[in-house]
Amino acid sequence: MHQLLTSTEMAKADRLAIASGPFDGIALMRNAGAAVAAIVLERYPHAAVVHILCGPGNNGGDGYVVAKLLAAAGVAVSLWSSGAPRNGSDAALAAAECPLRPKPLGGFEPAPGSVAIDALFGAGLSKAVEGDAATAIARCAEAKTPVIAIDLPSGISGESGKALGPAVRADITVTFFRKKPGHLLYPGRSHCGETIVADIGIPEDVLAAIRPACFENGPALWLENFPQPEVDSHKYARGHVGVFSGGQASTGAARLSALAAARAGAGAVTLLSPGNALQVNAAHLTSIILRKADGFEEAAEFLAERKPRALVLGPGLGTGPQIGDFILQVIGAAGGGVAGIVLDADAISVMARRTEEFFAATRAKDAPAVLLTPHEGEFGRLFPEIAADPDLSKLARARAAARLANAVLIYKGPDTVIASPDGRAAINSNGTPLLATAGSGDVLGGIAAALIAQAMPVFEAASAAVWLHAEAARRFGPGLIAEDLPLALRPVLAELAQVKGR
Ligand SMILES: NC(=O)C1=CN([C@@H]2O[C@H](COP(=O)(O)OP(=O)(O)OC[C@H]3O[C@@H](n4cnc5c(N)ncnc54)[C@H](OP(=O)(O)O)[C@@H]3O)[C@@H](O)[C@H]2O)[C@@H](O)CC1
Ligand SMILES: Nc1ncnc2c1ncn2[C@@H]1O[C@H](COP(=O)(O)OP(=O)(O)O)[C@@H](O)[C@H]1O
Ligand SMILES: [K+]
Repeated sequence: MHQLLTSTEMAKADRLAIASGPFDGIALMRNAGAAVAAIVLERYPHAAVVHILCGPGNNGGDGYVVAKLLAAAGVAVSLWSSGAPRNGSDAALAAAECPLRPKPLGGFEPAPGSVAIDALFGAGLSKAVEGDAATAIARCAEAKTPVIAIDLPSGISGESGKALGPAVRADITVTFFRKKPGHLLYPGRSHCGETIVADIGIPEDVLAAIRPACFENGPALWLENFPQPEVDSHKYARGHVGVFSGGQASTGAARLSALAAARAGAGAVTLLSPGNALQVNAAHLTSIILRKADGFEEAAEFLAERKPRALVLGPGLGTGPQIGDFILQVIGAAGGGVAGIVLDADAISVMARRTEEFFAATRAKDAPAVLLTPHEGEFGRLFPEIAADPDLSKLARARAAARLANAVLIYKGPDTVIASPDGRAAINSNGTPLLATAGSGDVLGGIAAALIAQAMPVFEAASAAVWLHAEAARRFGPGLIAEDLPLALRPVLAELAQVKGR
């Protein structure tokens, strides 16, 4: 159920289902309407009146089916339409099968105690909602009428989650077969309320032909690749991570990454510290290995001797010009042995001033895989043109940036998007604002590095890290600070190990 479908992919799913039978278009629509009607009866059994607002397309068609079924169940139904469905459409068939006559939408006023079904626009939304439909949306909001949206809250793009003008705020959204990106991307997500995916008889095997490339992030996406220590493991076999510390006044961020990497299962973690910060790092570390690395030569010695599988560069690293040279040199030297480099925070800001050299390094034939973890501000610095394009959704921005940089991207925020240069993307949905606390991003980078070091492919490692990080925060609850996160991973990891062991 974790695949997310674009409107084109959903239309293909409908077509393939119709071709393989037994349901034709109107039968799928009857199934869709029946699923919505069942949810209305279950959730709002005492509604005084159920208003059903139908648009001109097939979303409206679903509404006519709901009207017929609820009326037959004895519910007081009030049917409203913004325009007759196109002749010959499934919606026209559904309207013809409905015994109720719709009233013009302009007269709609929700009565107290009523519930509204939003069947105005779904996958076919093509412009901002105006006129009677916009007024109806505003009246529901003013009267605080509970709304069940069919497929999507009208006004929200299923593709981007953007509001194209006024948009319904639903309590429940019932969509069909699979969710769409707009159910997970903000602001769409906050307009959906609870999203329920209903089965309308589309067979699962249509997905093999559609090959979706976008997913809701969760264990179904990466559990298969999730590491499990082997019986004969030793600490270096479990994956060695190297984390570069900043100077003596900014060492905490790298230590957070290092500790998170250790908790996330890296068998060994080395903190590489400038000489002037060795004392302060030593005072705070126990199980983490500490090693002096002043400049590139000492870093290169570490790479050659200790053969780490993953590196973290950026948290607290500083933004001076020599830092940029250092990062480029490490990327240049890491190919071959290092499976992946996580570039976060200062590393992203520094590389934003040298994008040409940076992208040349990440695109080089023998470059290690790179994972970039920008928040909104860092994304804007490194990818200013992509960030400034008003037509792109967060999903499209993440994909474009991943392609441009030839890197996996964790584009952070309440709706974090993970994107791979091969076009795959995942949208995270278990985030919590508890994560908006200083240093939580440093922890995320460490978790991702640990999973890469344990041989997870970078896209899967990045996705798993984002999910684990958020899950740990949710379970820990209020009062969370970044220091708590590494230990808070424990119950989540234990549960995953159990599921995987089954
Ligand atoms: N068998 C099936 O096909 C099944 C379909 N299903 C259902 O169908 C839904 C998709 O149906 P759909 O493609 O007809 O699109 P829909 O969202 O109803 O709108 C299109 C119409 O609205 C118009 N329009 C758009 N925006 C507008 C605006 N702002 N203001 C004014 N007008 C606007 C647009 O006009 P146009 O863009 O052509 O000018 C067009 O006339 C899907 O969400 C699901 O609920 C399920 O039952 C499963 C089986
Ligand atoms: N409102 C929010 N809802 C969910 N996650 C959030 C929210 N705000 C921030 N986060 C998450 O918290 C982390 C913050 O990372 P970052 O901004 O790099 O912080 P820092 O630099 O302090 O470590 C990211 O994983 C981000 O996705
Ligand atoms: K709708």
